[in-house]
Amino acid sequence: MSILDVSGLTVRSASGALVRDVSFSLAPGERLGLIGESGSGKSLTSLAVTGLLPDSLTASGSVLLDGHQVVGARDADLRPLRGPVAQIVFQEPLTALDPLMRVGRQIAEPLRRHLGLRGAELRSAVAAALDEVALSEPRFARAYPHELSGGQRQRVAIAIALAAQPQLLIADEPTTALDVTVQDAVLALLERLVAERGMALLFISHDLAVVSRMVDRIVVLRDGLIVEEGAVAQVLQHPVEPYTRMLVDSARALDAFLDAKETGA
Ligand SMILES: Nc1ncnc2c1ncn2[C@@H]1O[C@H](COP(=O)(O)OP(=O)(O)OP(=O)(O)O)[C@@H](O)[C@H]1O
Repeated sequence: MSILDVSGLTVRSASGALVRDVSFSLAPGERLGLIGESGSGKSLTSLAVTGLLPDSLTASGSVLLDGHQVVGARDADLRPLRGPVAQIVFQEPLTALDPLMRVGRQIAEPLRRHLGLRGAELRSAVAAALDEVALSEPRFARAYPHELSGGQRQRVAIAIALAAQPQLLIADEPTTALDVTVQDAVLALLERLVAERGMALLFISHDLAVVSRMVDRIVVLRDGLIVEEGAVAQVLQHPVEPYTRMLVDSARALDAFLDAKETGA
């Protein structure tokens, strides 16, 4: 059975449809990339999948998360799914962090709620979670989010998202807000954790180079519609849709420019 099965998903605002008739599914452990330009509907799709759309927008169609229908469900019924089944890592780590709570307590919260850990067991699980994202010094557990760098905050957000051992991780442009020098380290961390835990991954990005590194299969969105999908190598080497070709060409042009700069040409 799929861990995520999206079928005919449409998201509307008062002025019209923003995501239109989107369908895709993810098997346990599978890694799927959702790509498209800014405004193509990637984030709204990921929010609809977890039932986190703002009240001003409505979803129709079907989203089955581990067999549970998300579209039309009450928030109280979705909350239990958000830890152990699916978790999102957002572009801006501060979205996920409480500015007034020390990092260690924020990581402890899902461990307590979803895994029932208490006392010494909880303390050692918090230390292990921080260790896993390479923040093992004790000062990190005691820090408030504003005392950390952007890359460290995103590591904490990843530790919180993974604490309840979700079967599906949704990463929505997880490195876009980070300095280029730390982007690679955070991607490598995500790549390792997803592989080690055998999690399914829905990876959202406008950056083809990043997506192709992280996933096996790609869905291309344009104006809220799926215009192309397939295995990553096939879509990138032989893009069928002019829109996908344009994305591939602009990624190639950037690569060539960077190569030329590196070789001093
Ligand atoms: N709360 C909202 N109310 C009305 N329209 C919205 C709302 N949120 C997003 N939109 C619109 O829906 C469309 C899709 O937005 P979405 O955030 O999913 O794009 P995206 O592909 O994730 O873009 P980006 O890469 O810039 O994050 C855009 O045209 C956006 O302006």
